[in-house]
Amino acid sequence: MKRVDGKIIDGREISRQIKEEVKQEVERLKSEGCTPGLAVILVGDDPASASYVGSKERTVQALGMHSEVIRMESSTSEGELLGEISRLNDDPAIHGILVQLPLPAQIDEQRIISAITPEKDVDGFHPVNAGKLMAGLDGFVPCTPLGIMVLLERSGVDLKGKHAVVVGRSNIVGKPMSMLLLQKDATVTVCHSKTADLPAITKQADILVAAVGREAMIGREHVKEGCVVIDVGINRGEDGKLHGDVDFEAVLPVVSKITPVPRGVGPMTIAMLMANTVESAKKTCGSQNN
Ligand SMILES: Nc1nc(=O)c2c([nH]1)NC[C@@H]1CN(c3ccc(C(=O)N[C@@H](CCC(=O)O)C(=O)O)cc3)C=[N+]21
Repeated sequence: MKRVDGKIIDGREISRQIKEEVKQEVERLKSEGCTPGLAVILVGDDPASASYVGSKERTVQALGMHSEVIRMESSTSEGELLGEISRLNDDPAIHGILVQLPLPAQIDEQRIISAITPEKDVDGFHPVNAGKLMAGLDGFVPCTPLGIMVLLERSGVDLKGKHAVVVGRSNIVGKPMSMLLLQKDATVTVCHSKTADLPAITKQADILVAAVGREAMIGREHVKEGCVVIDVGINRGEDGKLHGDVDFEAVLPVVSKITPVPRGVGPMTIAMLMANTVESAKKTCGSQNN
């Protein structure tokens, strides 16, 4: 049991550390008259989205930051949402703006993301921030891949010269993840739904990041002995429980480290959102009188 325990990367514990560090920063900033503020916009009443937004709101408050949650009806027009974003872009008390995804079908996600000022885009989804990441310039990095980098670092995983395989090519996880791994001198392969012979490639991985969105997609046949497995999946099973993209029990005996679901990557996403919001506040508070 002990040996198995040592393999599990405790995302909840590492997220607690990050949040504690962020809290100290918030206290310091507040003593200088600057309260970091995060605005979260939720359109519609999807229960999973509502629950994530609730947990973001509680975390913001627990860290002593200013929280604004805007709940809009599922029939909200693109224009109405753009109006709300424009107001928040101009609000000096708000340093981060997050529009909870996915959005209802009548709203163009890319247009909404592009309307958020890049300086307040703490999700790191704006094309300017995506471009900065690719160019190696300072900007906001998407919270999930950023949280994974912190998990790897704090678990003592060295990436230099290692083969990292990312399964999934989304703008939110797969693509930014591959850039961050590349920055740390890993050799990076990105796989996706059209990849031929997935197991042949994932079996070469020293570090395997699974971000496909399909329960237990990654099994014993996909991993080599000693691999570090990062499970980004958040699939709600028929049992009502959260399941990862990895068949945890099947790969556990062969991996050297693995993140569980829940209590792996998920809590880190929220912690990094807080960290990004405080970074944003640090940059702008001095130049504004709020
Ligand atoms: N603009 C935007 N930014 C996001 O960052 C964003 C989003 N939209 N849409 C939805 C996804 C999903 N997401 C999660 C955050 C935390 C957990 C998390 O804390 N999960 C817990 C369990 C939570 C539970 O039990 O439901 C865990 O894995 O231990 C999960 C998922 C952020 N997202």
